Amino acid sequence: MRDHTKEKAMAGPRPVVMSGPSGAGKSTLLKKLLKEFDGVFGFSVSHTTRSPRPGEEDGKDYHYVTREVMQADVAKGEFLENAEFSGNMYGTSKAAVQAVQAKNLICILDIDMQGVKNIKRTDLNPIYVSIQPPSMETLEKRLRDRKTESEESLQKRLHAAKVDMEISKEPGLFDVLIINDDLDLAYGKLKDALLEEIQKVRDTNNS
Ligand SMILES: Nc1nc2c(ncn2[C@@H]2O[C@H](COP(=O)(O)OP(=O)(O)O)[C@@H](O)[C@H]2O)c(=O)[nH]1
Ligand SMILES: Nc1ncnc2c1ncn2[C@@H]1O[C@H](COP(=O)(O)OP(=O)(O)O)[C@@H](O)[C@H]1O
Repeated sequence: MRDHTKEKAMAGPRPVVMSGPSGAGKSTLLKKLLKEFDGVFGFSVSHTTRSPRPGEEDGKDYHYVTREVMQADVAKGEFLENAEFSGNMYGTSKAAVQAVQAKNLICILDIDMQGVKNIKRTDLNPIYVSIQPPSMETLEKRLRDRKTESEESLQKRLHAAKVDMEISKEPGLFDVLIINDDLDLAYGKLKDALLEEIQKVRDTNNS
């Protein structure tokens, strides 16, 4: 029998899933990575029903859609995975991942814990990275200082964070666990974890 998992994995670089509680620093870390390694990584732009925050761009940070549109597209089978988080729908479309992989880039997915569990059932075969805050107190402070959430949204995120931090301890769920205390140290650890894949892309794209 042919080994399709291997075939897929050999088709291009392995994607990277970044997960962890809201406020742990996923966006901050992945934006640094995309900036430093331009032409190596590409971001999988998710769909969401939440409103854009100031500074966020449609088609860059997310595709902002209504629940009706998103539900219809999910029903049509256009999504690799989707989840409900803090009262909104989020999902990775197949097209979002294909757009990055078509350029032979390492596709980065920023997804929640439900997304991680659902991606495990696909043949994407990514490297799973968990970004965790040093403590609940630090997480709450960072989320408050970010000033993007209402009190209600903040409380929902803190509740989801507690659940996320518990589930993250499950052995084998993640390949890499990074505690984002000092940003530069955390970023260094992330780069170390991805160095082999980065080198592969550079070798392939330069040859
Ligand atoms: N399952 C899934 N989760 C997603 C997706 N896009 C974003 N998320 C997650 O949804 C959560 C909320 O994201 P967001 O509203 O941007 O808030 P933030 O994490 O506080 O910056 C985070 O845990 C994201 O990782 C997606 O396509 N699928
Ligand atoms: N190591 C760090 N030290 C201090 N503040 C941080 C650190 N990492 C991220 N932050 C800040 O914490 C907030 C949450 O980070 P963000 O990247 O938005 O998290 P996430 O994408 O996981 O929700 C942001 O305001 C960000 O600037």
